[in-house]
Amino acid sequence: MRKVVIAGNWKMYKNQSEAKAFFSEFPKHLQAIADQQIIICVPYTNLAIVQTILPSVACPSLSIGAQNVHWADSGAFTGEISAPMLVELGIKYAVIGHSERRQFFGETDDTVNKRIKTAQAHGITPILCVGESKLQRDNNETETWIFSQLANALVDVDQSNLIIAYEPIWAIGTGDTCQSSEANRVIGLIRSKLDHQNMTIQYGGSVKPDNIDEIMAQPEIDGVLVGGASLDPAGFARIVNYQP
Ligand SMILES: O=C[C@H](O)COP(=O)(O)O
Repeated sequence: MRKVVIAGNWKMYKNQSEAKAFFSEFPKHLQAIADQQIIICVPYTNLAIVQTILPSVACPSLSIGAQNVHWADSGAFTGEISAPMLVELGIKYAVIGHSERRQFFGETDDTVNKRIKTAQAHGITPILCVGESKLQRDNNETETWIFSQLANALVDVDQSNLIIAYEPIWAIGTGDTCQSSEANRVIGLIRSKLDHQNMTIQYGGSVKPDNIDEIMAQPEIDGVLVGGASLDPAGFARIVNYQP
């Protein structure tokens, strides 16, 4: 049985007061949650405060996640955050290998692999992001590229404690959603490369309240990783409340 996971990634948006306002508003828009897990990956400065208010947020299936985790437990790594620091706060999920980390901060398949293994060793479930650029898609390199990202990222990784997000880079923040049937096809191909067939595989890239129902109706898609549309409490609640 594959678990449905609806995740938000706030990226570098919302200070503490904005985060508190979001979590005060968000539950008001939720309908009865079936069995979907909800995760919101907030900026580091919000992790502690949001964990503190979480028990008062009327949404038991909601967890808070981080947007990265370093492979060392501590050390001279300016600007990074360690797994033990996240564990101390009770964080159970972390995005790893987002295309913005790969594009702007030199993240490689090797560092992604190291971060995944360390997160897992500390009981944190990684949300591994993979996806092709527009140029790679136009050159018919989508499958080759994603298979290569997967093969490198998954070396010695426990596939029973992992979520994968397929995020075509050209669809991120552009409003140019990948056709849901195409996302379904690529996610099916990703699944064919996995040892663990019940892994949750999400789609990410311009997911909105008005396209979530069609996306979640696809048989291979087990959830979504939402950027911009996760910043609005009513809009993100509509995504959580998808109607397949
Ligand atoms: O992590 C989320 C993805 O980058 C998608 O972002 P977006 O929903 O703003 O396109």
